[in-house]
Amino acid sequence: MDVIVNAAASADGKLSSRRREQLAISGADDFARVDRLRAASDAVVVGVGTVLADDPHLTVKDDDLRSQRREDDRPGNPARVVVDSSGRTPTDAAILDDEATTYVCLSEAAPVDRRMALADHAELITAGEGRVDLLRAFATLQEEGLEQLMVEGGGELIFSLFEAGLVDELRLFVGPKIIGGRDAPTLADGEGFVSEFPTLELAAVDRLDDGVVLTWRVDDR
Ligand SMILES: NC(=O)C1=CN([C@@H]2O[C@H](COP(=O)(O)OP(=O)(O)OC[C@H]3O[C@@H](n4cnc5c(N)ncnc54)[C@H](O)[C@@H]3O)[C@@H](O)[C@H]2O)C=CC1
Ligand SMILES: Nc1nc(O)c(N)c(N[C@@H]2O[C@H](COP(=O)(O)O)[C@@H](O)[C@H]2O)n1
Repeated sequence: MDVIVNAAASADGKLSSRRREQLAISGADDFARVDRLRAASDAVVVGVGTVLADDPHLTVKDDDLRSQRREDDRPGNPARVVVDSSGRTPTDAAILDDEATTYVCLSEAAPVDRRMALADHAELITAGEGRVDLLRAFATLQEEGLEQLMVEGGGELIFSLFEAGLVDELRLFVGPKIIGGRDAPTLADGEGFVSEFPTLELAAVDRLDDGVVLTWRVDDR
């Protein structure tokens, strides 16, 4: 399995403002790059915080890219995955529409009524007691044939994936905005590391729109 984290951050490292609304940090060329990365992936993964904040669709937007996938005997859109311990994904969320298969990864703490509501719209995976056990959940996704995973965020999930040693590559668009705010989400939130910080090897620097795309490989992967 290969896990690529992709995100867009302001020059000061924020994924959004303190209001947690979806912001256009990158421009048209970066959205096209993200679309190509989605098209090259078996699944696109987000945390439920991103679903609640952005109501993302996570589909491939370019018709030609979807057609090319079908010619390659793949579904037009990659699968979508929500990491959602207690089943908070709303049943009318865009991510649960019919455009692609959606997996919701729950913990054992997810209430039965939420499980029943989500089971009508998604494939359910249960891993972990109070919180989703990412190692187990990702192993199940791999058993489902999903090998190339793209993670779009947000900061809580990205931190946990680095903590679990599950990230192979980070692609970060850094854009020309200062968002600021101690409560605004950053690329990696969670508790933070105090030692044994994951280290990265710079693989590429590409100028795009009014920013740069930094590609880092994660050491020891
Ligand atoms: N600029 C960008 O590229 C992107 C920005 N965003 C922004 O990020 C913000 C949402 O990020 P967050 O609030 O950090 O939420 P998140 O999307 O990282 O979801 C975190 C939630 O996932 C659940 N979860 C279950 N098991 C977990 C585990 N093992 N580790 C971590 N989380 C687990 C928990 O309920 C947790 O609160 C929004 O403001 C959104 O707009 C989101 C994606 C991309
Ligand atoms: N690449 C990128 N640049 C930005 O400026 C962004 N705000 C994001 N956000 C991500 O895109 C998702 C929305 O996807 P759909 O258009 O609904 O398919 C959003 O939830 C973030 O994951 N990405």
